[in-house]
Amino acid sequence: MVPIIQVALDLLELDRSVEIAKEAIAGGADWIEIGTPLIKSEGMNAIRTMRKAFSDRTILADMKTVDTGAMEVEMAAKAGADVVIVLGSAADSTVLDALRSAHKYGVRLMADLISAPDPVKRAVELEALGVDYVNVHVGIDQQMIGKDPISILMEISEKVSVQLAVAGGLDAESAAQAVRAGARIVIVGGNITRSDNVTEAARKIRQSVDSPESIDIRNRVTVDQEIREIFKEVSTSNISDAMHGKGAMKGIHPLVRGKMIGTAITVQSFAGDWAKTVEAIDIAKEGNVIVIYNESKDIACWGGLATQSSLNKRIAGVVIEGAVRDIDEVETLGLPIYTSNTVPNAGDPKGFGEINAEITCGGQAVKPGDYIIGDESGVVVVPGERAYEIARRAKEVNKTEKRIFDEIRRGGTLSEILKLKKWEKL
Ligand SMILES: O=C(CO)[C@H](O)[C@H](O)COP(=O)(O)O
Repeated sequence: MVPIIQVALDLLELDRSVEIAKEAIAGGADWIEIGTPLIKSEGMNAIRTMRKAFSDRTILADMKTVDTGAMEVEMAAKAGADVVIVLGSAADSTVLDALRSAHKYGVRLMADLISAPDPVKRAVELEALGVDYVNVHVGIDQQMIGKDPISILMEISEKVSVQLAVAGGLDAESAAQAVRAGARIVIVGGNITRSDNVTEAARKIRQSVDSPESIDIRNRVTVDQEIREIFKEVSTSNISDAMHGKGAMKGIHPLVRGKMIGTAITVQSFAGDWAKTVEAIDIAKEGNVIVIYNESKDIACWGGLATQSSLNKRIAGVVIEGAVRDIDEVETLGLPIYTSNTVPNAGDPKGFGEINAEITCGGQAVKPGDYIIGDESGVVVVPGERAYEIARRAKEVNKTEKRIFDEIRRGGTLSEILKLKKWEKL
């Protein structure tokens, strides 16, 4: 059986969703899912509009119903949905009444296992209750902390014969894995809808689900490698957005330009005392960023000799709240340096201060091991314990922006596209 590609429209704007659905269909998407955010933003009108725009397509309403199953199925069915999604973790009585309503109004019911405490057990129960499809789904927030649906799908497909859908950050590679693991319906949201070329993105998924054996599955890299790879692709602005505006250093600007990504070695030092700043180079390892707080912005604690030493140790860059000198030299050496000031004069190596204590630099708390990213806009600090999540969220911000850029290029303005007036706080 040819696998079905279901494009999930998780946007807030209906007109953009219609356009994206058209582009996805042109690339080979089969079914159209009206995502929960779109339903919450536009109500049943979203379903009616999609029904009119795509009369020959299967339309799914991701109601994520958790109670009053019959009523919500009836609403979606009357608005034009062919399949209605209920939460798999809803009570059996909700699922059963949703099913009665689905039979009455001639629609199919998909149960979504998102956040189910024991998805394998629940899949078996949902099959026995009589749902038409079970969706093995890892939600967007769970994806951001590293969960993915493929391993759960493998387990479930051995235990049930109900038709399985799968969702959760799927791309061409994981879509192929999903088909190999027994999925009949492959649900893709962000990797199609937020692409700057929706049709091409859908085409890639089409190719991979149609010939899953031909897709190479890459070996997993370490979490640190994955974080660094993502930070390479995104900007400090994307990262700051992913942190809801937090994380940006104040008063720290690029001196020697170049993208910088690394984990922090911290230095607390006193006016012009450059002993600890230079000793930190010996402690640092390849891929570290040395982050220095120096008490004075008028006496340099860093210069050309320290920069050459850092290059020998393959350090990723330096951030200094304080001052740097030997600017002609450090510019030629090319190690990325971000700082608050430049001066010609240096202090002396007295040895006060501390290496690898928690410091404040550019107004941000920095601990050893935090990720430090610098680019033309400045420097952001990402706490080590949230780095994977922030990286993944920054990638989503980046994807969304690329798509919006593309829409602006076609004409229109940012406020028109995002309907800013509609979303102003009342
Ligand atoms: O229902 C959803 C979130 O709750 C999404 O529609 C589903 O996860 C597919 O989107 P993505 O591919 O971006 O994960």
